[in-house]
Amino acid sequence: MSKPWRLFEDREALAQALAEHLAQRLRDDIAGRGEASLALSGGSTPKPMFQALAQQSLNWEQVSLTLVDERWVDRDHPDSNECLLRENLHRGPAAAARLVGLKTPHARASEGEGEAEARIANLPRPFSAVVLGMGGDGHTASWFPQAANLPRLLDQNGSALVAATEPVTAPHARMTLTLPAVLNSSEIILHITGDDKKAVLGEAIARGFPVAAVLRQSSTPLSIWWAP
Ligand SMILES: O=C1O[C@H](COP(=O)(O)O)[C@@H](O)[C@H](O)[C@H]1O
Repeated sequence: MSKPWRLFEDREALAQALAEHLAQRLRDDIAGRGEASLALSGGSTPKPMFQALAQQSLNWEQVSLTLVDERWVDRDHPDSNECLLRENLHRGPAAAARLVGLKTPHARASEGEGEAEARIANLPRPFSAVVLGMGGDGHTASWFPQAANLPRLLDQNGSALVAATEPVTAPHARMTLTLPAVLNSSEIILHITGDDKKAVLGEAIARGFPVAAVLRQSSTPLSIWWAP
């Protein structure tokens, strides 16, 4: 159950190393199966990594990018994960990648589930990699503690790739990949920074935080990439 850690001196070094690692993963999949796909998290942590990944030289037109989760706001809203990805990764040569968001035109996230499911079902899978973040409350993706449908999101035998959810502890309704969708990847990277998150992760299994769902499983390789 113990997972390997990659420790870095600072966040810049972490961002650069992770971008190079992901780019190589994409190149390998492009060479091996002619296409590659990444599911990426939003929030505040990944911005420098997105900027470093955008600088990587690869055949971006053979790459599909999607989000692990999305806040139910307009695509140009400052809280939109897709907006973060478009502004920091999907630019320059990397703009040739196919960007598949989770936000649909529906007023409610629950109404957009069918369309978002079809979008993810059409992506090359298994994903080349899934990059997860983690909040200070132990959520990852949009699997929030106390969310009414958390058991459904974490049902390893469920058939849904995505689901809408209403966090109790954070703003905005969400659309999120489910646990089975996240596990359908060549690898999972948990990308976190700061001593506070390191401590939260250390307690995750004992305290039953949602992130424990990916720490407990052994079907998909997972590594933890951290800097102070
Ligand atoms: O709300 C979210 O939070 C997590 C963690 O974000 P961070 O700001 O603490 O880095 C993120 O992984 C997720 O994609 C996002 O929607």
